Amino acid sequence: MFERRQPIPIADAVKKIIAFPHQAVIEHVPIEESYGRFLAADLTATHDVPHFDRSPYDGFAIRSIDTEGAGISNPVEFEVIDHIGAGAVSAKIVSRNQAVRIMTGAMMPEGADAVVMFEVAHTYEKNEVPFMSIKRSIKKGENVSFRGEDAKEGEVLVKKGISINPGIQAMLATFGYNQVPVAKKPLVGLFATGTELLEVDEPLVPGKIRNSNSYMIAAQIARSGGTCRYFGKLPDEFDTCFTAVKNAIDKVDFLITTGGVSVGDYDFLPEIYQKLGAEVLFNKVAMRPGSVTTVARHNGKLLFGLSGNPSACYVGFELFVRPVIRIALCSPKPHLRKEKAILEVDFPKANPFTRLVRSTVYLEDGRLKVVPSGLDKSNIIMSLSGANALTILPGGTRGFTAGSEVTVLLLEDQTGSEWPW
Ligand SMILES: Nc1nc2c(c(=O)[nH]1)N[C@H]1C(S)=C(S)[C@@H](COP(=O)(O)OP(=O)(O)OC[C@H]3O[C@@H](n4cnc5c(N)ncnc54)[C@H](O)[C@@H]3O)O[C@H]1N2
Ligand code: MOO
Ligand SMILES: [Mg+2]
Repeated sequence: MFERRQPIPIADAVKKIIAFPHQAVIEHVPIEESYGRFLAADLTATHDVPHFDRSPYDGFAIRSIDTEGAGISNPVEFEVIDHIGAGAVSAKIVSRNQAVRIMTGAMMPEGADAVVMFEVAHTYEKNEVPFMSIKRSIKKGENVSFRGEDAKEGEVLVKKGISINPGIQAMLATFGYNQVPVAKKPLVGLFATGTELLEVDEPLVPGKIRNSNSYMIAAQIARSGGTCRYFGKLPDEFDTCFTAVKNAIDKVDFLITTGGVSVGDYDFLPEIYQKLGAEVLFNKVAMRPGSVTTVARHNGKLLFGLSGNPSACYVGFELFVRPVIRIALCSPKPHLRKEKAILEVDFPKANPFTRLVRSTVYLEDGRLKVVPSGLDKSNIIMSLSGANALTILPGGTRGFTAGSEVTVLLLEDQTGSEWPW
């Protein structure tokens, strides 16, 4: 049965999907496993850093007041009363014209308020007692790394929803988080449909192709921060697909199928949604590629019917699935980051629908530039490897010339955007 579908704008499609956000679930993982995960709670300083005044140099801790009037012809002399390295605490109190020999990172001894670097001190002994002298005055607080100079107790350092980078790992360790609160990775189920699909290790035969979408989508799920549960490939048979999809829904947070979503005789996803009694949020989007992308909701779960055509499948994932994964990871900016770039070549194709051109962006002379990363057809695979952006060419335009400013969505960027549409 042929059915004419009503395309809706991309923004409306995305809005319909994110109206049903998946609640973030918090779990705790060992710090060693937290890199690349998304923080599920704001990271707050639980104490001052450093939590004691310390020396940032190897030298002598002194009282600055004792250096008043010191000069080239008027050196001041200090008796060295103790010697401490980082980790040690001096039991001595520094008093008039006394110094403690102190190493970088060691706690300032009581009484001292400044540090003299080795380079400006002259050291010697008198009757086997160590001394040092300097020929300049030192200000109060000079060469002291004060308590709280790096972070103050109670300060919010990193907001939840941020991907943990090496610097955040250092913070977590500093504040003693051996277990880190992170958002549980949403579990995304995946089926590839198509009687024509071969396994990767099968030899080619006429009419059949190897299943590439599963591997591509599994990687896109991982790049977005989710976990992929691949259920395998399905032949284009209604009953087989219906049962498989029905049984999978309760095992995952979201379910993706690729293929079988258009109007062909063997495109069974629309009937599957109907028989399930799922609510179809949309079944046509005013975009190329990916116009056939269909999203439905059943038992509180989103079912993403991505196109079988590889480029359409790829784009459908980035626009519609990535945001729900990022929302489940607490991200305040769940969509792809939007930027302006200069189109470096002509793009003469007219755009009845908004076109999302798989593209390579690069920085040159401080400007973001963009070129298509290959053939712009929805059945194309090879343009995807070089794609680190999607160039948005609005519908109703008659092509673009080199030098035009265009909008791009960045695929590899972790920052994201609140709402690019
Ligand atoms: N009469 C119409 N025909 C088509 C329309 C239309 O509006 N009217 N839309 C076209 C558009 S646009 C697209 S996109 C495709 C979408 O097709 P389906 O999502 O139904 O996907 P399939 O028919 O199953 O396959 C399409 C194409 O992709 C290849 N494929 C499928 N799965 C995989 C996979 N896992 N790995 C690699 N390649 C895969 C498949 O062999 C087909 O060549 O429909 C147009 N038709
Ligand atoms: O969904 Mo199709 O990709 O518009 O070519
Ligand atoms: Mg089809």
